[in-house]
Amino acid sequence: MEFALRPYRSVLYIPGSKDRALDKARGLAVDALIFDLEDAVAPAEKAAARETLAAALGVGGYGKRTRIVRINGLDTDWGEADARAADGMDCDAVLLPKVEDPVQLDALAALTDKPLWAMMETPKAMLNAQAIAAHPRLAGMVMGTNDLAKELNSRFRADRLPMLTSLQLCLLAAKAAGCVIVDGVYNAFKDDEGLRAECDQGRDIGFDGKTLIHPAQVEIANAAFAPSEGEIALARRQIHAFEQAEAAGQGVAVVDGKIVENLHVVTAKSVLAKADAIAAMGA
Ligand SMILES: CC(C)(COP(=O)(O)OP(=O)(O)OC[C@H]1O[C@@H](n2cnc3c(N)ncnc32)[C@H](O)[C@@H]1OP(=O)(O)O)[C@@H](O)C(=O)NCCC(=O)NCCSC(=O)C[C@H](O)C(=O)O
Ligand SMILES: [Mg+2]
Repeated sequence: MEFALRPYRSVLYIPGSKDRALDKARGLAVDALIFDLEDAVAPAEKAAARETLAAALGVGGYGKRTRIVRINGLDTDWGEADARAADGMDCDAVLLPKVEDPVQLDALAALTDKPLWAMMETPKAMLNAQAIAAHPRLAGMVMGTNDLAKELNSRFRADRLPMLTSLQLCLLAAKAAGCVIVDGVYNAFKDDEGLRAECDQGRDIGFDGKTLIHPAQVEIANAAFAPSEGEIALARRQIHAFEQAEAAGQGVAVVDGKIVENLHVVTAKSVLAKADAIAAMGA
């Protein structure tokens, strides 16, 4: 399935050094996996993690899940070797942390032919979001809200008020460029209510899905970012009503007391396409 048409409701980080987690991921109902060589791997384990990850991806078993490898920054001791290794791995994309300028993506593009993803997690990245999203090789963006909070010296709040400008700047940039964009992680992985609220907020804003740190978070993200049965039924009724209106020479239909114009039909069709893409993951 083409990148942009795949679902990204749940995007789980897997420490690249942990065999058990790498194996567990093969059976989880996630839409995408970020195999991490950066923050989840201690410096002493970096080189070994590269080998462990390459072997796990070589064995396969990850099905239709999008496989993204997060390398270390190219300004670190490990980044370039990670990028060259990831280029040879059986994965779908390479994710670069702490991207602040499209020039960093040019440098990565010289090391791999894979589609590129960017972590958006510094103040400079927020200010350069449009230029980063417009990079010709960029396929997706991931919000790094832990690093961003650290750099901003902002507090974690349930309503994420201190983070909203940044989230929305990146969202605008990604949507304008036609990139996938997924929300940051929710650190309290045993707090289901908090996670659900943050997923709902991310969905309302327009994110394609949420990055996750623990398997227990998957079901909540999958539910929050999937079209509900009500949304699917409404989309079908809107399309049908508009077709009937068009056949009668009208440009506008009315469903449940609300107008339906061509633009609403485009949204309705994308709801159905997303539902089909999700169904295809289980097929
Ligand atoms: C947070 C954890 C350290 C907790 O791990 P653990 O104590 O092992 O949890 P459990 O005992 O509850 O685990 C139950 C089973 O699930 C497996 N497991 C746990 N986590 C994962 C995972 N992420 N992927 C796959 N499988 C996982 C365990 O192995 C157990 O399996 P089994 O024994 O077979 O039943 C741990 O969850 C963890 O390390 N999470 C990932 C942390 C991580 O990746 N951090 C870096 C990314 S976050 C970030 O950097 C975002 C960004 O850059 C920013 O700035 O915001
Ligand atoms: Mg980070």
